Amino acid sequence: MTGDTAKNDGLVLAVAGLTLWVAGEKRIANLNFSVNAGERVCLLGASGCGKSLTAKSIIGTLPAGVKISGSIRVNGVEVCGQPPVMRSHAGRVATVFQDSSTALNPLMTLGKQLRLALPGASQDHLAAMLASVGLADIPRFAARYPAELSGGQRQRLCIALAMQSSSSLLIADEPTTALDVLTQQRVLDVLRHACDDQKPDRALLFITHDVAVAAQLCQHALVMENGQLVESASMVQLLQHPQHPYTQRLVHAAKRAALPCSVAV
Ligand SMILES: Nc1ncnc2c1ncn2[C@@H]1O[C@H](COP(=O)(O)OP(=O)(O)OP(=O)(O)O)[C@@H](O)[C@H]1O
Repeated sequence: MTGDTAKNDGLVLAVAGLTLWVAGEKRIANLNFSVNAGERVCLLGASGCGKSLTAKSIIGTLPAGVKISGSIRVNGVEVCGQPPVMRSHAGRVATVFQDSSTALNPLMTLGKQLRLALPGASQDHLAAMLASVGLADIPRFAARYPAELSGGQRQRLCIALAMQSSSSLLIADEPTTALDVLTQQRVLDVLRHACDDQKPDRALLFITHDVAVAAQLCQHALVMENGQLVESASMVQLLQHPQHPYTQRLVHAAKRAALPCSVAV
């Protein structure tokens, strides 16, 4: 099998039998799931259930000492246990993380960082790229440092940069968690636009503990509990007929939290 030309039948991501041990303890047990081209899928679960370890396995950024087994195919290319630099182009993944401040160099102006990230890009290209995430007025932004942007503006800039990757898989790990609800909404709109309009065959794996946020963006849901996949369903099915007891609790709690009819006094 020659990597880039491997047959993938429209599957952008196929995870099979993924198992991880951290410091000798099994943290992820036999995960199996796949994501099709153009699909937006969320990976849901409580804190500590193994969402980020799963994401890092796919991206190739697991910490040293983690033992991994199973198969991870990105665009048909086997990448299990491989850091990004060892992967062929097709096996690489575009990423957006929760903490946008650490994704950017705090000591360099944004203009300089954009020129470094996209050498040779014209002013028009940069302007269009920033406009696509609602950041107009390039001269004003270019002169600023990351700390001089709001969290939402920084996150939208990170998404714009991730969108410059030609990768057909985008993993967004809790990208809206630190944001207020209106800014969350804007970031979700930008992610939807990045997948549906900018590159319709791009697949999204959206990692979150928040069912309500996931329901606004994703068509399919994977639910994890204690390192295991306990449910895989369309988002509609999950919200209307959750099957696993953990999913039922999760959906019930999200429904109760959404604008209660009575207010606690
Ligand atoms: N580098 C590490 N060393 C030791 N244990 C780790 C390490 N990384 C993760 N773990 C453990 O593995 C389990 C899964 O962690 P993971 O970060 O994947 O959870 P998560 O579902 O992403 O949680 P959160 O939503 O809080 O980010 C947790 O029990 C965590 O403590």
